[in-house]
Order: sequence, then structure tokens, then C-alpha cells
Amino acid sequence: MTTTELISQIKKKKSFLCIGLDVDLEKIPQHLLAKEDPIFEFNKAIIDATHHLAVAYKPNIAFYEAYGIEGWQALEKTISYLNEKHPDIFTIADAKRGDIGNTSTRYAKAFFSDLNFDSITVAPYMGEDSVVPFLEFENKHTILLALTSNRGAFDFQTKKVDGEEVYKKVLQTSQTWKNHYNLMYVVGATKAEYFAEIRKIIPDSFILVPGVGAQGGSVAEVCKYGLNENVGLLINSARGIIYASSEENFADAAAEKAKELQQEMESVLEKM
Ligand SMILES: O=C(O)c1cc(=O)[nH]c(=O)n1[C@@H]1O[C@H](COP(=O)(O)O)[C@@H](O)[C@H]1O
Repeated sequence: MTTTELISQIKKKKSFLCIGLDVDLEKIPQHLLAKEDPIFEFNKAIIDATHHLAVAYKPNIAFYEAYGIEGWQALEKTISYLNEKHPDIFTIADAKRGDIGNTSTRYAKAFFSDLNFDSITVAPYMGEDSVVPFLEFENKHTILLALTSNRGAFDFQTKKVDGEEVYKKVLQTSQTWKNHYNLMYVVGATKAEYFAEIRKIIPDSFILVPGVGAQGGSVAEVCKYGLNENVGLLINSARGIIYASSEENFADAAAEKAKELQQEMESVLEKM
């Protein structure tokens, strides 16, 4: 998907909501466990109930790998369902990959060519040659971890090297790489006070913002300095939406939570 298509979907739906499909069999409604593929049934119900409110879905791959071959099959079915039924929706493989170039090319093939995700999260730690293989895919997006939502972000990302924070170096240096226009970045919603600085370095890039809902981040705080003229944000919530209820009405309850966030986003967009 092109960035222009993503932006036009945001404008049409008046939403920049990304829903995290982080499926935990201990948290989903127990009646689904009797189905042949409970993970996919759960995802399908959530997607059917929320696709008009969200512009992106982000399955975190760990939640599928944890269930072995059955988890991987459920992931394949979920991405195929999204691509067939909702080709206008942006898909993110939250895999946080990145390895020597020869290996990164394999990761890129797996998530972009085979599974046909629009984007993947990638860790910048191994540097340029570990990221460039992902950037070679036209109309696919590499979402580089910049400043993450967790406490551990302060262990390395905010530390200074040659007088500058590491997360700033990640933003600046990655903008010099080949096909850098295929880059987006991750900045946690819990780090809202950093957005003004971040936007000085990457005014035009899209930023994926996890950490709203269960981790306590706020849409209003993120939007204050995070928005750009093309909106430029995808705000993600997983547990806060998908586990709104563990009863039979779980999909409607998820849609209600998604609607609350979408409406908050709509009122932000109206003021732009
Ligand atoms: O790359 C991510 O999506 C990510 C980066 C980050 O800094 N923090 C973060 O929470 N995430 C992911 O975003 C999701 C957040 O889920 P909830 O806290 O349940 O909304 C999980 O899949 C996390 O792995």
C-alpha cells in the first residue's frame, strides 16, 4: 500500500486507529475454544466488528509463534482475510526483526512476499545493512523502533552518544539510507513529551504509536506535537480494545472501545 492510500483512508474513516491483534487463548472468550481455530475466529470477529473504525491492524507475531504451527496458520489466515476482505486496510507485522543483511532478506521475504503484510517493525540495533533489505520492497514500509513505550527505553535509547540521544541518531541516520522514504518509526504513547523534538527530525514520516489503553498513554497528548499535515500518526491499542469483554458480546464491546478512540481522533482531525 502506498502512503497516499493510507492517508486517504485516514481521511475517509476520520480515524488513525490501529488495532493490535495480540491474541492470548487465556483471555479470549472461552466459548471460542471449542472452535477448530479459536485464534482466527477471535480475530475475524474483532475485524468484522471494527474494520470501519480502524485504518490498520497489527498482529504481534509473538502471540502466534507462542502457539507453534497452529499459531502460524492462524496468522496466515488472519492476514489473508484482511487482504481479501479489506484491501484498503494497512497491515503491520509486529515482528521486531533485523539481522545481518543476508538474514534480513529472508525476514523481508517472509513478511512482505509470502504473508503479504504492508509493513513490519524492525529493530535498528544492527545498523544500516540489517535494515536496507526491508527498504528495497516498493510500497512496503519498514517501521523502525525509535523510542519505545517501555521503561527499558531509558536503558539505551535516551542515553547520549557523542552528545546526542541514541533515538535521535536512529532517526537522523536512518533518513540517509537508501530507500529511506519507505521508513516509518515507532514512538511509544508513554513518551508523548518527546514528540516535539522528534517531529523536528522527521517532520514528514508516519509514526506508529503503541501504548494507548493498557499502558496508559493518551491520544490527546500524542497528537499535541505528533500530528503533521498528513496526520502522520497511527495510534495502536491492543488489550484495551480486544479484551473489553470476555463474554459472548466481546466483538461488540471491542467495537465500542474502538469507537471511543475513533471519535477522539475524529475531533482532533476536525481541528486540523
Ligand atoms: O512495536 C510495537 O508495536 C511496540 C513498541 C513499543 O514501544 N511498545 C509496544 O507496546 N509495542 C507493541 O504494541 C502492543 C501494545 O499492546 P497493548 O499495550 O495491549 O495496547 C504490543 O504488541 C507491543 O509489543
